[in-house]
Amino acid sequence: MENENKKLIRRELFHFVKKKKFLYLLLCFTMIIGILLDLALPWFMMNVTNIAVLEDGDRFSFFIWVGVLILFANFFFHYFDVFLKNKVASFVRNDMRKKLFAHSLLLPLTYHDKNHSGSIVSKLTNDVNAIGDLMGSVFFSIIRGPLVAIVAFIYLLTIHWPLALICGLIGPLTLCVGAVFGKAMKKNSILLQERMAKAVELVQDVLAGIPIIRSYSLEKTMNEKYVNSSDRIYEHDLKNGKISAGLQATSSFIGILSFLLAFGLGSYFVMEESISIGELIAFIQLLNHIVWPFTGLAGLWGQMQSSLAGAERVFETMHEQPWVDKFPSILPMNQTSIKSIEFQNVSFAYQDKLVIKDLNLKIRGQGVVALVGPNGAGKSTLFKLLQNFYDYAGAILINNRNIVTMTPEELLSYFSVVPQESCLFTGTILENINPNDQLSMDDMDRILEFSHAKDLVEALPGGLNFHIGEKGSKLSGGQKQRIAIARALAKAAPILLLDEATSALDNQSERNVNKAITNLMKGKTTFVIAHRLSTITDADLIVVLDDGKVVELGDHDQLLSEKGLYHRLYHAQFKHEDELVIQ
Ligand SMILES: Nc1ncnc2c1ncn2[C@@H]1O[C@H](COP(=O)(O)OP(=O)(O)OP(=O)(O)O)[C@@H](O)[C@H]1O
Repeated sequence: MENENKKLIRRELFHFVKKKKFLYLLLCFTMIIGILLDLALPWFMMNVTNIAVLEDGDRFSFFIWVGVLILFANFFFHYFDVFLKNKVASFVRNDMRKKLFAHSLLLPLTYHDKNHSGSIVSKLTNDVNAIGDLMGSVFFSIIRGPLVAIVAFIYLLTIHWPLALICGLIGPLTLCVGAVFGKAMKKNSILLQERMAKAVELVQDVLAGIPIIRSYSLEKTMNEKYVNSSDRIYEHDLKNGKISAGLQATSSFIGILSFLLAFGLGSYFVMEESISIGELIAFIQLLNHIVWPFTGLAGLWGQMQSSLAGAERVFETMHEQPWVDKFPSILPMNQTSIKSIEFQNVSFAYQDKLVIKDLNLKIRGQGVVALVGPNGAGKSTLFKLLQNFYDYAGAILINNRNIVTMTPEELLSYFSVVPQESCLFTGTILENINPNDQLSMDDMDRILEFSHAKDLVEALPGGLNFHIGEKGSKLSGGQKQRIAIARALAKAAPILLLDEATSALDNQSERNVNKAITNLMKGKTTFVIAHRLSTITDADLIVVLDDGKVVELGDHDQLLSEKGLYHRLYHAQFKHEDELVIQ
C-alpha cells in the first residue's frame, strides 16, 4: 500500500517533468556541460603543470586562453543552470499552490470537519515550497552527483588505473556513510515538518481569537503552548544540526583520508615515474568529484525524502474526493416560489455520532418556520443538510424534487443564508455584499435601504468602498450582521435561512432589520433558528427539535397549550428574563 502510494506520488511529480519537458531538457544539457566543465579544470591543471615543468612557453600561452574560456563558460552555464532550476521550482510551486487552493475550496465539509485549516495553510506554504525545491535543485543535484563521480572515476582510470582503483574504494565508503546519515535525516526532517505544521495551526487559532485571548487573559497559556510547540521544532532542528555535523565531519574525514592516500601513493608513483606531477594534481582534483557528491548525497537524500513526505501530504488532500468536480458557476437568480419542502426519514451522523434521527417534516408554501430546541438538537445541521453539504439517509425534497437530483447551482440558488457569525471577508463593503459584481448601483442602493444599512454605509469613510478589515474587524457586531443581511438580500433567493440573524443587533437595529426581513420574507419560505423564543412567536409554524427528532409542531399558542418542551423552554426563558428585571 505504501509502495503504491509512493508510485502514485512519483507519477504525479513526473507530470511536472512532462509539462515542462523543454526546461528539463535544457537543464539536462546545462548539467552535462557543467559536468564537463568540472572535469575540464583538472585536465587544465594537469596540462598547465606539465607544460610548466617542461617549460613549454608556446603551449602555456594557449592554455592561458583555455583557462579563460573555462572560466567564462563556467560562469555562463552556472548562471543558466541555477536560473533554470529556480524557474522550474517556481513553476511547480505556483502550479501546486493554485491547484491545492482550488481543490480545498471544493472539498466536502466532512474534510474540513476532520482537518484543521492550519494544515492546509502549512501544505500551501511549507510543503509546496519543499516540492518546488525537490523538482528543481534537489532533483538535479541527486542525479548530477553520482554522474560526476562516475565520469571522474573513468577519467581517473585513464590517468593511473591502480591508483584509481585504490582511491575508488572511497566511493562505496562515502555511500555507506551517506546512507546511514541520510536515513536519520529523513526521519527527523519528516518530524520537523509535522511539528512546523502544528505550530502554524496554533498560530492561526490564536490570531483568530485575539479578543477572547485578551478577555480571558489567555496570553500566558497560549504563549506557553507556542513555546512548547516551538521547542519541539527546536529539538528536531537541533537534531538535524547534529546529524548534519556528523555527516560533514565524517565526510571531511573521508575526504582528507582519500587525499592523504592519493597524495602518499601518488607521490610514490611520481618517484617511480609512472605518473607525472600534472597528472597527480589532476588526480587529486578529480578525487573531489568522487568524494563530495556521495557525501552530499546523504543530505540531499534526506531533503528529498522530507520533500516527498510533503508531497504525500499535498497529494493526499488533492486526492480527496471533491464535493463537486469543478467550480459551480455564479448562482442564477431563482424566482421559483416554494410549494413544499419535505424531509422524509432523514438520518444523519457526524462520523459516528447520530445527530438527526429518522426525521420527517413537511412544510407547505411560504411563511416563517422557526426551528427551536435545546443546544445540540440538530437545528444548524438541518440547514446544512437542506443545502446538501453532507450525505445523509432518507430524502429531502423541494417542490417535490429530491435535492440530490439538482445541480449544486440549482440547489444553492434556492437559499439566502445569514449565519450566526456574519462571516465577512477582508475587503470592502461592496465586495462583501456583491462579491460576483452582478448588481447595478441602483440595486445596491435598494438593498442597502431594504436592509437598513444605508445610514451605516454612508457614515463610514469611503461608503461602500470602506475596508472592513480582517473578517470585518473594523465593524461592530451589529454592523457586521447588517452587512451579512444585505448580502442575503442581494441574492434574493426564495428560501431564507436565518441562524439567529438578529442576535447581534441592538434594539433599534433589530427593529429596523426585522422590518427589512419582514419585507424580504414576503412570498418566500423562511427558516429561522431562534434561541430567544420571544422573537418567533409570530412564526407560521414552530418546529421543536430534540435530540435530532421533531417532538412538537404547531404555532406559538398551540404549542404553549400543549404544555410540552416548547412550553418549558418558553417559560424557562421568561422566568429567567423576569428574574433579571427584578434584580
Ligand atoms: N462538524 C461537526 N462535527 C461533529 N459533530 C458536530 C459538528 N457540528 C455539530 N456537531 C454535533 O451535532 C450536534 C447537533 O449540532 P447542531 O449545531 O446542529 O445543533 P443546534 O441545534 O444547532 O445547536 P445550537 O442551538 O447549540 O446551535 C451537536 O451535538 C454537535 O456537537
